[in-house]
Amino acid sequence: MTEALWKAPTAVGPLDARVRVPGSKSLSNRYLILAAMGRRPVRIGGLLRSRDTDLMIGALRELGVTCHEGEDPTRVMIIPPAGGVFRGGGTVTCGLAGTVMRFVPALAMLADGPTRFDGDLQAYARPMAPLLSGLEQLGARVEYLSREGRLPFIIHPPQRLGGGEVTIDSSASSQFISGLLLLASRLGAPVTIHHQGENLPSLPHIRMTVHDLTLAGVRVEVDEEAHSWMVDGTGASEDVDEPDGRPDGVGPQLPDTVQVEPDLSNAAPFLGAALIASGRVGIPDWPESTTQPGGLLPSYLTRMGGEVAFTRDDRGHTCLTVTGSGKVCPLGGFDLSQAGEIVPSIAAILVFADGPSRLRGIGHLRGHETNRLKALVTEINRVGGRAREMADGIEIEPVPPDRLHPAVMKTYADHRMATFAAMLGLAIPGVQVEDIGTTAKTLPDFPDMWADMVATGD
Ligand SMILES: O=C(O)C1=C[C@@H](OP(=O)(O)O)[C@@H](O)[C@H](O)C1
Ligand SMILES: C=C(OP(=O)(O)O)C(=O)O
Repeated sequence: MTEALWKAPTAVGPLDARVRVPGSKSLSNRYLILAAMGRRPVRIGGLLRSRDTDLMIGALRELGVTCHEGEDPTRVMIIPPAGGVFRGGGTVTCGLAGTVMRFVPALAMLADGPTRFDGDLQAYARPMAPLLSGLEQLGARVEYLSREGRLPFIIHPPQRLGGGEVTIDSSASSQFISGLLLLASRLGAPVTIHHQGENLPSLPHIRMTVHDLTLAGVRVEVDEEAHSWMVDGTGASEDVDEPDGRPDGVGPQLPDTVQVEPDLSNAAPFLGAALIASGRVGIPDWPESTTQPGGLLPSYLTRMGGEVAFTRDDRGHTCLTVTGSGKVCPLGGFDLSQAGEIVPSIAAILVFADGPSRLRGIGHLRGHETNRLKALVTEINRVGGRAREMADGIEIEPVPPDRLHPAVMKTYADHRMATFAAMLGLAIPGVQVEDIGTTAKTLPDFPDMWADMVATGD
């Protein structure tokens, strides 16, 4: 069945919206994994419910973890399997979720039998080899069912788990380091993970993993300059008295209740809308401090001409409001390696800038949900903009506004290409978008949330 095209709403006047965004995908899926690796049940509040988090919950259940869901789907209770041993013999369905395909193998290493990993056809193109090499260095055997280094595959866990040194090239995704860090916290001895390679993208996401492990009592010594992380999960859960057959104190233990922050990367299209359409957009519950790369948005949006204000509501919570004048400043040469996942939103804003921008340090976006550099260039040129691929990024040049014209925009099964297209539609009347439903990967309510925001400009 082909889904109807979605007519992107055009802003007819300055916006004046407040948009509440649901929980962070990255934090939700880290808390789910860490809760499953602990000894005691953990309640998670503010959990994102979307395709990627549902796939994670499905993966945990497949591996023998109990996930209790109540009336409010954003609150779940995770109960680890008895003895900390996961149930092997099943298949984990990864969809197109990087966090599932790169983090759940950690649990498969702690299972009582082999686990098969499969996913969407498009997921077969996403890089996996460095993570799997890391698991092999820790004693696993990986059986490839199609192409070497790609999904689908079977992980045969080692007979005996131990610590040691692991060296991988994590240039293609920070998630390889994060996946190994998560696993290392459950091994009975310290593990040092080294990155050896040209680039290390998305450092904030690696810091997020370290932060969450620390929250779970795990000791991590980081040397970012040397690209090495020492993880010691022994003694992490010492205060937990449930004996479960594991050596005392080994493994992460999150607090009994954790709360997920709003997804700041999913706030990006809405905040960017204030720059494209003019007017103001506020995001309530903006965290005071965060490990999310979206924490960099206020400074990026200011550089692009937005006015940024933090205000407090009567509950003492912070709201971030961005106001745009209709004029967008270019970024010039700009390194976005720290925040690759917000590149599509930044690129959409820059289509309307009055000068050129060269976004660098993002070659790894070729291995995201789709080849995002190619997709962004194709779609910008499709509506009459001017963009080209560079070795490690894209260049976007200004065009007179009357050169921009409507088109049917493709989304490549990529949620962020869909929100990117919606952003262009704010200022290019007549844009239509294929498969807007792909936003369900991380933001199932996107079409309604977007329409409500644009309606404030009527
Ligand atoms: O660890 C995470 O939660 C993520 C890390 C980043 O991956 P890459 O380093 O592959 O870009 C990011 O783009 C992705 O959306 C989420
Ligand atoms: C790259 C992304 O996702 P994933 O977690 O699937 O890698 C993203 O959400 O932009």
